[in-house]
Amino acid sequence: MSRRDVVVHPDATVLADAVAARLLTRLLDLQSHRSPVHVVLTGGTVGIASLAAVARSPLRDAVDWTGVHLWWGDERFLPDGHAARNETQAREALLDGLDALPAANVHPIPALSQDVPTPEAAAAAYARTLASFAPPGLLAPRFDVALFGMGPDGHVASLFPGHDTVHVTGVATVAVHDSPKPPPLRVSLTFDVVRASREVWVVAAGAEKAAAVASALSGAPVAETPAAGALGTERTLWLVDAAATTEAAPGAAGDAPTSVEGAGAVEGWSAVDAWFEQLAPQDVALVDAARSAREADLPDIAVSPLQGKFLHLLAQAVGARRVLELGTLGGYSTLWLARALPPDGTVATLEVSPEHARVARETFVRAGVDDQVEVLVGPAAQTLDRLAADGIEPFDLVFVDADKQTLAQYLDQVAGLVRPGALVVVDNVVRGGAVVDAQHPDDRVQGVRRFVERVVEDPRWDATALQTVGSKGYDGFALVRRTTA
Ligand SMILES: O=C1O[C@H](COP(=O)(O)O)[C@@H](O)[C@H](O)[C@H]1O
Repeated sequence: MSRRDVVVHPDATVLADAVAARLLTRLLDLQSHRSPVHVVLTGGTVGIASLAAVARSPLRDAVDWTGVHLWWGDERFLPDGHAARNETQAREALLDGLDALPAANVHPIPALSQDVPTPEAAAAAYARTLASFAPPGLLAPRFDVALFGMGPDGHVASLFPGHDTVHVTGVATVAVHDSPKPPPLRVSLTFDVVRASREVWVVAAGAEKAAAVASALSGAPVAETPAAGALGTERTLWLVDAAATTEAAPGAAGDAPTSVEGAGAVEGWSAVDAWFEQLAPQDVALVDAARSAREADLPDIAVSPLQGKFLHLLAQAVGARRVLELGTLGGYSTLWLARALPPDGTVATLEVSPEHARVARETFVRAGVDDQVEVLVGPAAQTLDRLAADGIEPFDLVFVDADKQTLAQYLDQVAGLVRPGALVVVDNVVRGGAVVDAQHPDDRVQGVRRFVERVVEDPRWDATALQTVGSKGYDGFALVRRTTA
C-alpha cells in the first residue's frame, strides 16, 4: 500500500520513547493473536535510541520474548563485536539485558570472519536463514514490524541513492560495496523483502534529514530517495521529529503525492471526509462490515465511506443490475454496491483469500444480502476465464480493487464479460503519485502503467482517471467505459 502515515514528535528523545512505546504495544497486540512475531531492527541514531528506550520501559516485561524473532534490515560488514556493527549496538542497547529472549530468536547478519570473508558470503548466509523462516513462495518471513532509520541522503537499510542495489529483485539480500557512509562494505535486505513486510516504520530525527523526509514523502523516485520505496503491505508509518519535517509540507496543496498525518495533510483530508460523510451515512450493516474486517485483522485497504457511496451512486447511475467486483476483502465495497441494486440485482465478487471470503460471507449474511451476493474464491484471472466459459449474462458495472500487477490482463478478460456501455472502475491507480515514474521498482506501479497503456491502445475502451485525497490518503480511480467497438 502506498499511503504513508506520518506522526511528528517534538524532538529526538520523545521520538525514541514514542517508537519504543509503539513497538511494545504493537508486540503485545500482535501476541494476542499471532506467534511468532517477526521484527526487523535498524541501526542508526533513532533506531538504537529506541531500543534503549524499550530497555527502560517496564512494558518490556509484558512481552513474551520467546515468541519474538529479531532480524536486521542491514549491517555494516565488520568483525563480530565491532562497535560500529548494528548488531553490537542493538545488543548493548537492549538485547544483552533481555534475559527472556532466546538466543535462537536473534538473527544477526553474519559478521566478517574467516568463514565469511566477503559481504556476498554474509548476504548469502543471511538469505538462507531468512528463507528457513519464510512462508511458501516468499524469500523471508513476512515481518510484522520492520523498522528502518533513514540517512540524510534518504537511504534506508543499506540501500543508497544511485546504487544498483535499490533495483535488485528476486533475492532477499544484497552485498553493498562503496557505501557513501562508512564502512564501505555492508549487507542489506532488498526492497522485495522490505515491501513484503506487513508494517514498515521509518524513523528519522534532525534538520539534516528534513530534505530527505520531504523528498520521500513527496514520492520521489526510489533511485534518488530510497526511503520513498520503503512501504509495508498493511501500513507504512513515518515516525519523525519536528526538526525533520521543516521541509515536509506535502498535502497542504492538492498535489500531495502521499498521505501525511502529522504534517497535517491526511488529518485535514480526513476531517473533510468526516464532514462530507453526512452525504454517505453508514447504516448498521456497513459499520458492522468495517468492524468485522478490522477484528479479523484484514488489511485496512477497503474504500472509505464516501468512496463506497461514490460506487453506489455510479451503480445507480448506470442502472446496474449485474455487478462484478474483483477483490472482495471484507465485503465493505460489495455492500455499498449491493445496496444500489434493484431486488433482482446481483453482485459476483471475486476473492483470492478463502479467509477474506469467509469474513465477507458472514458479513453478507448479517447484512441480509447473501441472496444477492455470490463470493467466488480463487485467483481472479481463473475465475474470470470460468465466467467467460460459462457464457454468463453480461455485467453492467465492474469494480476492480485487486492486485495491480495483473490489471491489464483483468481488463482484457472483463472486455468479454460486460455489455457495451458498461463501466469499469479501477481503484488505487495513482499510487501516491508514483504512477508517473516509468522506472519505479514497485511492480504494482508498473501494473497500473501497463493497464493504462492497454486502455489507450484498445478501441473497446474509453477512459479517464481522477486523483483523490481523503481519509485513504492520496490515490485515485480510473473510470473505463466499454464502447460498442
Ligand atoms: O548506516 C546506517 O544508517 C542509517 C541511518 O542512520 P542515522 O544515524 O542517520 O539515523 C541506519 O538506518 C542504518 O541501519 C545504518 O546501517
